[in-house]
Amino acid sequence: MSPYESDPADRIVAASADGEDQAVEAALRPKLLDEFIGQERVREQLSLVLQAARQRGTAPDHVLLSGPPGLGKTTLSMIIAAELNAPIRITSGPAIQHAGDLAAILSSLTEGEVLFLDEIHRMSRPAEEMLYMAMEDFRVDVIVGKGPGATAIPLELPPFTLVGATTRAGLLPPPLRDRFGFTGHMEFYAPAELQRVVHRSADLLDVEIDPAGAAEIAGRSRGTPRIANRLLRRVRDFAQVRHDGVVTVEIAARALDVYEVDARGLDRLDRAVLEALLKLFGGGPVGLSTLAVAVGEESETVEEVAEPFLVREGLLARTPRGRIATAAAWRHLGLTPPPQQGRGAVPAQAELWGSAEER
Ligand SMILES: Nc1ncnc2c1ncn2[C@@H]1O[C@H](COP(=O)(O)OP(=O)(O)OP(=O)(O)O)[C@@H](O)[C@H]1O
Repeated sequence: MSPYESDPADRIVAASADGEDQAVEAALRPKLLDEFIGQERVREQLSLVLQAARQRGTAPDHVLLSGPPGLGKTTLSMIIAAELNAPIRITSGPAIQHAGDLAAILSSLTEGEVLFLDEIHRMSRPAEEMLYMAMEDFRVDVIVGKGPGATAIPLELPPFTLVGATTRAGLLPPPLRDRFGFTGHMEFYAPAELQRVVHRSADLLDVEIDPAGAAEIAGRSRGTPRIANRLLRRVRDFAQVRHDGVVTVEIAARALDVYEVDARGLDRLDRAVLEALLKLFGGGPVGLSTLAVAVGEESETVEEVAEPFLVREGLLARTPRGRIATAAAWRHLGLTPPPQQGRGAVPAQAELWGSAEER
């Protein structure tokens, strides 16, 4: 049976936000740059951009934030506005399907306002072209009428700062990318940084937690603050219902075992994929569609939901001949690799076996 009868986005380790996340995230967001944990390079670069703009008394250059979901792009955009003491307007690429939608937003901006455009790569082409001119000249042409009688009415805009966020920087057309004065690339967080995120959120949620408990949650959070905050909330439930509410390392580990998030942050789907690859196909190589059938999932779910993290963790590799498991994958599931495969019967795999190190 499929380990995921429901939407994979509902996984406890999903990096995108679910309804509950959205409700509590506002309370957990750092408000100023100094409170923002990790991302040292982006933080320092951004701090210079903002400080210089403040000194000059002008709106800073447009900012592009790129990186996987849940790493703090929305949070940073709000921090930019707070640091500039400016209001912020929040919208997203998919919400702007027509140039008119964008014109309406742009024409109502006030001087110095921050416009946060999430998923900017998903904006429609006509809106994108309107944005070019707005970003560069603070001007848009509003088209009135249709066909040969249509006229363009130029509209001056107040200086504003666009903060664009994207999980797919490579999909942005170069003319759009070039109009950003600063691009911040967000990286996955180190376990020690996530541990600080967990401590900070525990304080705000009034949860008593010890350092080892926070480290346990951090280690299972896949480098992502949103997941760390979500796991903390589930651990808090467990600590409260089954114990005295205090989160220790044992409580955190037991709670996350209940939610089937293992010591390395793999969930049921990730493990089902690895187990099939190891136990049914001897570690591969095996084609994606065969692997997907074996776990009772769509190929897309395996490829887009489970594989990116398994590849990032060095547990699985995609090769032209199919998916193969690394030595770390066998170790992670507590299995012994079949000797004939580890000794060079499959050259690509043999190389990987030599290089893959468990963290
Ligand atoms: N550096 C950080 N320090 C503390 N908390 C953080 C940090 N980064 C993110 N968070 C927390 O993680 C959660 C998710 O962050 P945010 O919504 O900003 O991510 P995102 O990158 O915009 O995600 P998406 O792309 O899905 O919109 C928020 O609750 C936020 O408070």
